[in-house]
Amino acid sequence: MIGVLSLQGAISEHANALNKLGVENKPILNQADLAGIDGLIIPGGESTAIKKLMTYNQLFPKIKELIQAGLPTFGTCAGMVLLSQPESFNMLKATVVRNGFGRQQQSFEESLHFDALADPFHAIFIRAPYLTDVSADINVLAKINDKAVAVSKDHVLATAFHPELTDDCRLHEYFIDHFVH
Ligand SMILES: NC(=O)CC[C@H](N)C(=O)O
Repeated sequence: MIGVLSLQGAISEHANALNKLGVENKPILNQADLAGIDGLIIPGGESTAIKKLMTYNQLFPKIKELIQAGLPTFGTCAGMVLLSQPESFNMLKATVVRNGFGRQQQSFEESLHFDALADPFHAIFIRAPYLTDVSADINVLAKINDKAVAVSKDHVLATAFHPELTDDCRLHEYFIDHFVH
């Protein structure tokens, strides 16, 4: 059972991707929803808003504890921001540059190579962050120039782009197969 943090942002699109893969999922809106999940998706949206809502719903400390204790977690865009920020989940030792590629109008799409995928992944970037000064214990899975846009570390996977906005479920599948199971 995968929990999809459902406070703000691209929520239903992640649930759709999981449904397509036949992976059971449920929305996470409060602490009780966290019971029995084997993995968590933190969607893209606006990281400051998501963090405020997590705090308001008394989810923030509980989710932080679960992620730090090993809950497999996939963060996309704002989710990558929250996984990286020292003041948020502090799971990725790197400098996160929010809106690193510019504002909404500078949104772009790019085909990215992943060693784990046979064909490139068509990635949609919307006010996307990137990581730099990435610590040696982080696997950089995809880069644009010297900017890390997909990374993993232990049980955490993060992309600066929105894999849930295309029909391509391969990164969700990768998360389920390599991080959750
Ligand atoms: N599409 C997104 O998730 C954008 C993330 C946003 N720029 C933030 O920092 O929260």
